[in-house]
Amino acid sequence: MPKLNVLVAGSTGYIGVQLIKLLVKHSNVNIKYLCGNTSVGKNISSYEKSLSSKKLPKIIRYNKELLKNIDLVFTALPNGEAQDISNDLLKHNILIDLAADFRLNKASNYLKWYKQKHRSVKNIKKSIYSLPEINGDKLKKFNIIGCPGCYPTSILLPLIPLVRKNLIKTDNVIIDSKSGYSGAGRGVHKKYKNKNLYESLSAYGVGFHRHNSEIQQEIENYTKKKFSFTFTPHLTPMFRGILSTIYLDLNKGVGIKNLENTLKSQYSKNRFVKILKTNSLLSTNDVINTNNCSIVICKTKYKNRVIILSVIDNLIKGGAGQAIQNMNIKYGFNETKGLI
Ligand SMILES: NC(=O)C1=CN([C@@H]2O[C@H](COP(=O)(O)OP(=O)(O)OC[C@H]3O[C@@H](n4cnc5c(N)ncnc54)[C@H](OP(=O)(O)O)[C@@H]3O)[C@@H](O)[C@H]2O)C=CC1
Ligand SMILES: CC(=O)N[C@@H](CCC(=O)OP(=O)(O)O)C(=O)O
Repeated sequence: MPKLNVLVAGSTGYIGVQLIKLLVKHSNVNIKYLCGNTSVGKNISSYEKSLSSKKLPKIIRYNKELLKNIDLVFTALPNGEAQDISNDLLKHNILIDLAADFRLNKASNYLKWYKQKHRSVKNIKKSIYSLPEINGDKLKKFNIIGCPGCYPTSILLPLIPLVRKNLIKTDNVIIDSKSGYSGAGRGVHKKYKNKNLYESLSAYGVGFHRHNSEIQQEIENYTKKKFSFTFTPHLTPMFRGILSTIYLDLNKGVGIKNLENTLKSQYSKNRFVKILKTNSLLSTNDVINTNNCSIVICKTKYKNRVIILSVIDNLIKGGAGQAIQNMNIKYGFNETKGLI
């Protein structure tokens, strides 16, 4: 089978580099072009030493002529940029976006939460938000694939099966998430230079983080009723990983076993989502450098209240790995290819 010719836009970012590190091991992929902005003319090995033994192209600036020679574009760019690229796509091109350009299905929501007018409204309808374990079976028909945000990945994987079965109360869910600082991209040191990044824990985006919009959209897609929740992200003094802690009240007559059985049966055929024994202890360290999401349901002193813990690596399951998982599904490769 001929290899897919791939262009990676945003190749020097934390996500771009992680993507390349995974793609070089994927036997169906030929990395044809690496694109960047301030890095044009450099070698990717100056951003990631471990890639110096690989034969990779020099970093160039994206232009639409490149699309003639490639099958697939990965965009790991600041929000907004993939919209312009989507307007250049040729019939044979597939776009997998790791930013938020094709996550929200209403342009008005994009404007509200991202404070920019969407520049490719016509392509929103032609795109799919793909969380592979939940709706990956639908993505084959689409040429533009929006990958979920890192926090929403850790939150939606445990919650969607439970709301779909009407097992939990959806009027006051509390979600508290902690992320490694790589979540903020290479500019993190400049952005937080007064925050003592390595020695402190900071809450941010309190009440209004932009991932609220994505979580709301996707949960309501499955409940068909209002989902009220409070989401607070935190920046932690570690490089990578996300731990989300979700506080839930159970619907009448529902026990912790119902929740556990529902999650186990939902993910029984999925290699990457692991439902651990009730009350197990969980750490981001358990999933770092993997495409896994590990989930635990914990009892509390109240019979009808549980706490769910969910961990992922933001750069892999929350980013590059999930994008490759979507590529594997789209092209009919084994879903785990290049990821285990
Ligand atoms: N970090 C994470 O955990 C996750 C990030 N994402 C999303 O992925 C995207 C990339 O994130 P991340 O890797 O962290 O970001 P970084 O800031 O680390 O990297 C940004 C990349 O975009 C390139 N770039 C910046 N501006 C432009 C421009 N105007 N035109 C072309 N290229 C440009 C940079 O190139 P150069 O170096 O050449 O200037 C660099 O390669 C973001 O949308 C982010 O929201 C998604 C999931 C998780
Ligand atoms: C720690 C940190 O700053 N995290 C980022 C979220 C990760 C990210 O950049 O974005 P997406 O998952 O939306 O693509 C933030 O809160 O803006």
